[in-house]
Amino acid sequence: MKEIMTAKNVKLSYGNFEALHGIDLDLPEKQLTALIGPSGCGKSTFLRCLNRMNDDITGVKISGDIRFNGKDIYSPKMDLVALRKHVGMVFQQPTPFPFSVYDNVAYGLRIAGVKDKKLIEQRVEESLKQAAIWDETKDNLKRNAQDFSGGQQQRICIARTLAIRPEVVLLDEPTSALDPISSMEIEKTLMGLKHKYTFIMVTHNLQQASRVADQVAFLMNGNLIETGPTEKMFISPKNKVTSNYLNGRFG
Ligand SMILES: Nc1ncnc2c1ncn2[C@@H]1O[C@H](COP(=O)(O)OP(=O)(O)OP(=O)(O)O)[C@@H](O)[C@H]1O
Repeated sequence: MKEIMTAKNVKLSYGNFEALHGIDLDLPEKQLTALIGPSGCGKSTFLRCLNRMNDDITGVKISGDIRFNGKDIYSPKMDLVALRKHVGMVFQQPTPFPFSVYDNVAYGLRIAGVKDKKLIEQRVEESLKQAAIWDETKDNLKRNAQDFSGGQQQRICIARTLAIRPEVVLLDEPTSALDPISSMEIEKTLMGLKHKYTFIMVTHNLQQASRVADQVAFLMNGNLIETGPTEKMFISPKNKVTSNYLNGRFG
């Protein structure tokens, strides 16, 4: 199994507060890794390190080594626009832009300078299909994306991320703002896409992690306590703390 991203001894401080104390984690290609752990343990902070989304926060200090396809993403030579093209992101709140579904999904391609209308059209259709939102939008491509339901908006956002064909997609609690049916739709979508993309997903929902993840990483107080294949983590974790957390003894 090939690792598409690797993190070694990743530390991050917000001012004087160290939020990550040295995380080592390998992220296998074309698998879904779930980051779980109690509130405030550093899941989102770590996720955002993977496409350098923390860089602009005042007073932030990051050290350690994070590689994407073997390349040090914190190297001064790293092109951030290119990195974020390969390592895309979907947020907790659906965030479609206030324009049409078509223009939302075409957005990244146009920014990247793609002018070929036919190619854009094809890619928009393909991405909406991949994100399992084509049937609900194909007759409404000109409709404002913000006029759809929350779950539909989130799938439009996933399509927008997929349109630029990232290799890795970071998902920060992508279903926590959605109702259970919409959440299941998103889960189904991710399951269907796992063989094509690498997903790294922060989730508070342990059942969701057990349903969709191939690998689970458990963090607590800024440390990675344990990582392993999902079934093993849920059935026979090595660490007592992991077992206590997964069995709801604290949270
Ligand atoms: N911009 C920031 N400035 C200062 N401290 C921050 C900032 N963002 C996060 N923190 C702190 O860093 C720690 C880790 O936060 P983070 O959001 O990564 O945790 P999390 O595990 O994702 O939490 P949750 O599950 O509640 O979203 C917390 O103590 C949080 O208060």
